[in-house]
Amino acid sequence: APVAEGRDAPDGFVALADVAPGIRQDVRYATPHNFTGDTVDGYRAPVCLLTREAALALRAAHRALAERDLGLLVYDCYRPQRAVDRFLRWADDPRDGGTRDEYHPRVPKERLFDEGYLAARSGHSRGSTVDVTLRRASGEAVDMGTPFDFFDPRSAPASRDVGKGARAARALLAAALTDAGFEPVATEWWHFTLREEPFPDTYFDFPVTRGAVAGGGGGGGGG
Ligand SMILES: C[C@@H](N)C(=O)N[C@H](C)C(=O)O
Ligand SMILES: [Zn+2]
Repeated sequence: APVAEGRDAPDGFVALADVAPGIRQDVRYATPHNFTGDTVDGYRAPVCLLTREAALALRAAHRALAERDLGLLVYDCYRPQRAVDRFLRWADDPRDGGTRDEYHPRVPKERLFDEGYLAARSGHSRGSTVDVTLRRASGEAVDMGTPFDFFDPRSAPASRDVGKGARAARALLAAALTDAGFEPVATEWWHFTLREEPFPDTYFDFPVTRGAVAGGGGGGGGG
């Protein structure tokens, strides 16, 4: 599958904040608050970029959840291939880096790719995959039993090893996203890919910046 180089997003990508300003954004890989312990290559701004189709589908899910006084909070959207390559180097580096307790206490980092928690060719690089959770009207994230990017069997959407409330919240998130056209994965409750994605075979590598998309939008908080 080709990796498309370039400085800017191709036509067809949008800033989620321009399409759905009510969806909150906490783009962790643009900060040190993620499993690598460092800001990740290619994330130059904490903004969510997606294909227009994925952004519109996400907006539909967010609007449907509003009937329950809930909304969405995204943790990751389009991910440049260079960020994925950074994850690969991180997993290959025997040094611990101090994030194991918080993110993968039971699964050693060298197993994270083989066990499906990380992907060498990620749907995120195709621009129609999101890491997302539920949030209350106050903005507070809903308890899903495990945190975002907790690489562990308990993060499987179907895990029986989390409380009843978290299981219900995972089911609600999955139903909202599935109804809007996304597909879940078996390993991570937060990860969804648009079923009819516009770039199914292309892995992009333009950096995440505020100016990457036409119109240049993409403000962080998305209030
Ligand atoms: C790293 C995690 N947030 C994620 O997205 N994992 C999947 C498997 C991926 O890397 O595509
Ligand atoms: Zn993901």
